[in-house]
This record gives sequence, C-alpha cells and structure tokens, in this order.
Amino acid sequence: MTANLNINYRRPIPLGSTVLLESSLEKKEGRKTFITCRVTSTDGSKLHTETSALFLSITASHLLGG
Ligand SMILES: CCCCC/C=C\C/C=C\C/C=C\C/C=C\CCCC(=O)SCCNC(=O)CCNC(=O)[C@H](O)C(C)(C)COP(=O)(O)OP(=O)(O)OC[C@H]1O[C@@H](n2cnc3c(N)ncnc32)[C@H](O)[C@@H]1OP(=O)(O)O
Repeated sequence: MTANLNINYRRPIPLGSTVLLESSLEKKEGRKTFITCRVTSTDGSKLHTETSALFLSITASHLLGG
C-alpha cells in the first residue's frame, strides 16, 4: 500500500516521446519498502521526473477496513 509518494517534475515530457524509467529498491525495513524512480530521456541526458515512495505491507483485512 502506498503510504508516501513524492514526485518532482523537472522537465515536461513531450507528447509521443519515449522515455527511460529506472526504479530502485533503496531499502526494506520490516513492513516498509523504500523505492526511488527516475524518468529520463532515452540517452539519459534530460531528467524529467524523480520520485521517492514508501510502501507498507498490509494484510487483506486492512483493505476491508479491519
Ligand atoms: C509521472 C511519473 C511518475 C513515475 C513514478 C514511478 C514510480 C514511483 C514509484 C512508485 C509509485 C508507484 C505507484 C504509485 C501509483 C499511484 C499512486 C497514486 C495512487 C495511490 O497510491 S493512492 C494512496 C493509496 N494509499 C492509501 O490509501 C494509504 C492510506 N493509509 C493507510 O492505509 C495506512 O496509513 C498505511 C497502511 C499506509 C499505514 O498504516 P498502518 O497502520 O499499517 O501502519 P502504521 O501507521 O503503524 O505505520 C507503520 C510504520 O510506517 C511508518 N509510516 C506510515 N505511513 C508513513 C508515511 N506516510 N510516511 C512515513 N512513514 C510512515 C510509521 O511511522 C511506522 O514506522 P515505524 O514502524 O518505524 O514506527
């Protein structure tokens, strides 16, 4: 489950362009998983977006409000 999501939009992505998306597992601490992600031009020269996120492991009952 997404607990936190930060997105920095550095440069617009032109419509119809192809981009490179690189995602990394930074660390895992118990139920917490920290992920980062970068969206760049395919040659890596332009940074479009950088992201960090925290995901929490949950049980099915959490989704049902338990
Ligand atoms: C444009 C290009 C972008 C490219 C992006 C690409 C990749 C980006 C990477 C990933 C993004 C991937 C997908 C995202 C997709 C779409 C996002 C939008 C859609 C959504 O995604 S819509 C949000 C849905 N989501 C919810 O609707 C959550 C509502 N919420 C809850 O359901 C609870 O809140 C829950 C289950 C999260 C936790 O509740 P819980 O009771 O199980 O756990 P509890 O609170 O006890 O916390 C346990 C430990 O986590 C720490 N902790 C908790 N929350 C924290 C926070 N925000 N910041 C820092 N630490 C936090 C505590 O401090 C404690 O830490 P410790 O154990 O060390 O004390």
